[in-house]
Amino acid sequence: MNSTSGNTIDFDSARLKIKSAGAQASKSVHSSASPSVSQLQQSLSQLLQTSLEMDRILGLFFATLQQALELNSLEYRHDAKQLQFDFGSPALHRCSYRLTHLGDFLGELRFSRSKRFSEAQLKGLESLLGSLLYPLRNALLYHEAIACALNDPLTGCGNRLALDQALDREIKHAIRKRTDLSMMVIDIDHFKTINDTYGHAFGDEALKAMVSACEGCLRAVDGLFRLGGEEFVVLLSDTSLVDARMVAERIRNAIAEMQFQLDGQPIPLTVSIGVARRRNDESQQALYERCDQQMYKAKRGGRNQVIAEG
Ligand SMILES: Nc1nc2c(ncn2[C@@H]2O[C@H](COP(=O)(O)OP(=O)(O)OP(=O)(O)O)[C@@H](O)[C@H]2O)c(=O)[nH]1
Repeated sequence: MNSTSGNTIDFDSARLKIKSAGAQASKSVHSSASPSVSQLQQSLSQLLQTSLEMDRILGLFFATLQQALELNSLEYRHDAKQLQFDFGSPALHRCSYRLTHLGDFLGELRFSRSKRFSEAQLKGLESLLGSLLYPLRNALLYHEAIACALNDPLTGCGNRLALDQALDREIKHAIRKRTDLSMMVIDIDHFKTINDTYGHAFGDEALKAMVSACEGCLRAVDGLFRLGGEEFVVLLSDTSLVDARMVAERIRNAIAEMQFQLDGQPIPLTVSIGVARRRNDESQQALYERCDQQMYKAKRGGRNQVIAEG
């Protein structure tokens, strides 16, 4: 066996084959002390029913396979869904499987170990992959449903529900760790005029461009949420008012400088931003309202500006 091998498993056409391979490989795939493939299949069928979370399902699958195959690592990739989970540390000998079911791509799994995989071990592994099929497919569907429920379909950023959840989590974190939590409310200036002048579709493009300009100014841990229309919220954990104001200025500037064009014509796009740092015992709603008030002050002050309040 080479140090790397790749396979495609179409679960639908392979199901019968896998069943019979499972029967043949039902003896131990490792040593007489290890559980047999059918014992592992049995425990997997119970274990993998206990969660719909991708990382939990794959973690349980990896831990179970480790009992029999001395695996060093498992990597899962689904590039189109931007999913990636890694368990253990990669070793020299690898094998990988592209999993499909009824034409749907379910992701790619890469296993590694420091010893070569024997043919019997690969057969056993392939049998056990059959136990992953439905749990993995269900976890992917669950992941998609959650993503739809929490994301704004136009811009891809979190929606109001996602903001509520993140804010709840961040406030608890700030209280526990005694750290600052700052918030920004961002509103595009004269967006109605942009829509009325250039059309709704162009307005949509402006929203998407504005989101990517914002994302370019934020850390991966910062949350950007669309509350509806042209209003957005940014949550900055562990961030003082001074630092939050600096980030807000960076965003304001990035959007004002953005080369946004229609038919080669530059279209000016600016935002007004309100910033606030959470006060002791301040509720989610009170923090948001105070931040929103700062944003309205920025509008009244002439737009394309940042107003911050501690
Ligand atoms: N293209 C597009 N427009 C939207 C969307 N959601 C809301 N809008 C429009 O956003 C505009 C918001 O306008 P207003 O609330 O009057 O605010 P504004 O024109 O930005 O004025 P100021 O906020 O005072 O600077 C309205 O014309 C809405 O129709 C959307 O998803 N796409």
